[in-house]
Amino acid sequence: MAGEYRLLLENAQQLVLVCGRGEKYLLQAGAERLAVLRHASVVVGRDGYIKAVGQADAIRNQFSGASFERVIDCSGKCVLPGLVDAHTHPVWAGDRVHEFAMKLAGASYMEIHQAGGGIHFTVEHTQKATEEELFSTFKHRLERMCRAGSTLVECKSGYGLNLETELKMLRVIERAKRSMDIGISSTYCGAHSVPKGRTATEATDDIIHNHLPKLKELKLSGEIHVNNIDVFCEKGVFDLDSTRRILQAGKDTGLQINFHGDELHPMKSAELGAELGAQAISHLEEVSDEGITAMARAKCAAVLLPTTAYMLRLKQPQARKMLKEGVIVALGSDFNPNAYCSSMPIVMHLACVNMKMSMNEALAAATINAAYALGKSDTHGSIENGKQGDLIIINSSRWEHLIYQFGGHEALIDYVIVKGKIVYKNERCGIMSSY
Ligand SMILES: N=CN[C@@H](CCC(=O)O)C(=O)O
Ligand SMILES: [Zn+2]
Repeated sequence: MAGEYRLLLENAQQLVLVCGRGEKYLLQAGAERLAVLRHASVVVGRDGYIKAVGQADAIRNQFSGASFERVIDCSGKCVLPGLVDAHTHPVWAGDRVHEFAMKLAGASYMEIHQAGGGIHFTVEHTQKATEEELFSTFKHRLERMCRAGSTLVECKSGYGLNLETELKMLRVIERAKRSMDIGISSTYCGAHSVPKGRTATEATDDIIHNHLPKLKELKLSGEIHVNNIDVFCEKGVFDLDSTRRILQAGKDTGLQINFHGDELHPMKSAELGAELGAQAISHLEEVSDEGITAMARAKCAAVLLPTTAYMLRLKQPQARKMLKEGVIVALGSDFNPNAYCSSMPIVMHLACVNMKMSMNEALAAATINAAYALGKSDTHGSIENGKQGDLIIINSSRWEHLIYQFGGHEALIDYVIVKGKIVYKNERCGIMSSY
């Protein structure tokens, strides 16, 4: 085949497609049969989309007359889809290392929150920060995620709470969406906490009558385009009724529902999300049996966050039960000032060890299912013809090393590629990272 292409990754020892038949998500049985080709190649076109996937010999013949901007010999290495991080809070000022010490000494997450720390502490600092300061730290965090293999990341607002600061955060996210290679799905999370001096009902009314109409206006003018709406549905934060009102209003404005539920107390968030047609619900440490059944039936993804349960010493989400009952299980890093982890390989490792997921299930959860949780599995989350050319190359002949080598991703990941373009190259491979 003649023609000009952007990239050829040639002769990978393992080319981990994840799935190869246009699946939108993988349930337990599908994840266990993860699609992997041996001695295989992948071609990305100049538009950034995958043009061919197959055995190295067949691709070599098929593209014998073609030219490529870049060819990478992947002999002895593995190629995987770029990882998808389905839950992060990456825009903020003011870290909370002092609170980590308090938690280690026995204070609970909610004790710190109710004493005015936690999210409130970060809100105070984020309100004072300039847009430029927020963008600069956010950019570095995204680069760090990218170096750990993430090519599509969900990014929330939620440390503003007032309209002015929520919009400041969303503008910062929008700027990264437009100027950086990494993919971003943005989430309005103005209901992350009840602002000091207000009741939850007052905050709910403000969101519905002021924040959401403003987001709609900014979308129409092309200034900010938000994808998802989130609420922290939790005892002492937003109760089920306020959560329902906010999520329904968000859905009516065209946003996908993707919210925090059943984390510290059983709230019946899963049941509510299934009823409202939520695309995903995160946390779910305290989900009920009925909630699990309802999520499976509604095809509402469970975004499990192993770093949070680990950090806060919570009970682990019941990943095994969810998988058995037919829930679409996805993973997220939950990167935030409470759980400072930006590495999906570490998240997969924790999911395997603490939540008893298999490595195949963890990879499906961090690729195709995480993409589904963001409504993007048509274009992301697997290596298939027509999908975006988001790929990682690891310096190992078996892909499982990415999970097995706990915290070893910096040494393992050779390249991170978005739309066929190299966005990170390990110094070990010859030149400095392009970031
Ligand atoms: N639980 C609510 N939100 C975040 C934590 C945010 C924070 O503590 O700053 C979470 O998902 O873990
Ligand atoms: Zn969160």
